[in-house]
Amino acid sequence: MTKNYDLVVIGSGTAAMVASHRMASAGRKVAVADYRPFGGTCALRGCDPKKMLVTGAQVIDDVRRMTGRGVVAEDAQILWRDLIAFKRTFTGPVPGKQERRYADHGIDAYHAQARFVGPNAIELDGGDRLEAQHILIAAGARPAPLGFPGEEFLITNAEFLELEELPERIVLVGGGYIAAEFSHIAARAGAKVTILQRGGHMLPHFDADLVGWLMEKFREIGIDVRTRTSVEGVEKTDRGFLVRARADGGQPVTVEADLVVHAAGRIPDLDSLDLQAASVERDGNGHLKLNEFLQSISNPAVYAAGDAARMGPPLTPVSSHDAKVVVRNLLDGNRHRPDYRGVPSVAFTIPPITSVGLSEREAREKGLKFRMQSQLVPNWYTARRVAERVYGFKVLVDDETDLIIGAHLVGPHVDEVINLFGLAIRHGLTAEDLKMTMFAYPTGASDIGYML
Ligand SMILES: Cc1cc2nc3c(=O)[nH]c(=O)nc-3n(C[C@H](O)[C@H](O)[C@H](O)COP(=O)(O)OP(=O)(O)OC[C@H]3O[C@@H](n4cnc5c(N)ncnc54)[C@H](O)[C@@H]3O)c2cc1C
Ligand SMILES: NC(=O)c1ccc[n+]([C@@H]2O[C@H](COP(=O)([O-])OP(=O)(O)OC[C@H]3O[C@@H](n4cnc5c(N)ncnc54)[C@H](O)[C@@H]3O)[C@@H](O)[C@H]2O)c1
Repeated sequence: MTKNYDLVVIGSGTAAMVASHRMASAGRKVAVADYRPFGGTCALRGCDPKKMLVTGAQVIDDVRRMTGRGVVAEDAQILWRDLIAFKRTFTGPVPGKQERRYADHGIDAYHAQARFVGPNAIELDGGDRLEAQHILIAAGARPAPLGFPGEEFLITNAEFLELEELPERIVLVGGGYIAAEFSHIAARAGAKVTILQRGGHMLPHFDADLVGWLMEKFREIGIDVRTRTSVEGVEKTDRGFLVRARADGGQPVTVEADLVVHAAGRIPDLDSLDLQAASVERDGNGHLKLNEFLQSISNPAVYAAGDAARMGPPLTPVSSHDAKVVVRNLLDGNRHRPDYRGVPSVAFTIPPITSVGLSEREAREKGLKFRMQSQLVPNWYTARRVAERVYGFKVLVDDETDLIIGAHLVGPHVDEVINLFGLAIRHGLTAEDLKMTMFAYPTGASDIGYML
């Protein structure tokens, strides 16, 4: 059967949800299609479930830091199965709620895989054909193929966040966001965790000095981090798995594991869309060729948003921002461009590490004249009152304009404080403006004035 719409959205994650609801509110006829339960990566397999597990790990860390400082909780431990059950109290109802919201807003929601069959048409795997004036690719990202033997033994983020039992020995392949966050959860839940990271240090998206300070926490909770080590294969053995890797110098490295987790990057999930059928072109990296309005350069009926578009960093607020930009372009004509200045990013280790705006290296490469304050400050009250040794910052301020151009923080509460720097960067606040702002005391934000 063929149905006609103003907009068909492929996916049901953050980008799809924001775009479809905004278009429906503007009176347009809209459909969404997803072959997975409605809700997308962030709500079901990413940010939200992950942070509920972080809550458990945070309590264990609080107890450890406060033991001998007035707190006795000798038996504090994570009961993994119960923590996962707690997580499901949030994730379980999400698909049903989303489905009801689509119905309430008159959006047709299909449980099906979509692929293009023409410039303005998609076919669902149940056989329905949907034709639309515009089609939005909001298909997200998937774990990057690694191309080594035994790759099929790796579990993904989705499976990790559904584990009923936490095995004893876990290897994480890769050393970015997922490895950092999952290792901090798993180690505090009692697992022996090894990270095999190809790069020269952990968390390459964050400031290297701050990452260096944070590594004390990895050591303290027994995470074995091997940098400059590339995984080359995984074998199944009678005791679990043998992960084969190679260190930079060429030396072979082997690690035994009960579970091997993919934490080695994600790519736009486009292969199953049959893009050629709609003349939607990709570049040499496999990314969609889009113009500044998030529209396919080869098929003006097609737009993309979020992780699938990969114009901004693959983060939830970017997916939402892209979707708003696309909707405005669909309703007003192509006039709106995404603005990725000041997108804050947090890796939810304990304590968290954050970044917004330019890194020190980017600022130097741009030839900017700036002043920089950077310090490890375990003696500041914010760290001392929670007995945390890792607390530090690096803040970059433009010499001429006094504008904040970058902020990088590690330590307690910085996952909230970084948003204030993001606000300053996006809305042109100067260092003096921030110094003159009265922040509630004693909060993490009340340290900002001393970082400038
Ligand atoms: C473990 C993990 C933790 C994360 N934590 C954070 C965090 O703390 N903060 C943050 O900002 N970001 C985080 N992210 C990133 C964030 O989840 C993504 O940037 C965001 O969810 C992307 O949203 P999206 O709408 O672009 O795509 P998605 O939410 O991925 O939605 C895409 C949907 O499209 C569907 N789909 C794909 N192909 C088809 C097809 N052919 N037909 C029909 N449907 C299809 C998929 O099933 C999927 O449901 C995390 C990611 C991971 C993996
Ligand atoms: N808190 C958050 O915002 C959050 C959390 C999780 C994921 N995410 C998003 O999801 C994306 C994917 O996360 P990720 O952690 O998988 O990717 P990532 O890009 O953060 O890190 C991947 C790392 O894997 C390494 N690697 C690749 N192949 C390897 C191999 N064979 N052996 C050893 N190391 C290898 C790379 O050197 C790289 O540093 C992120 O880019 C991020 O945007 C965000």
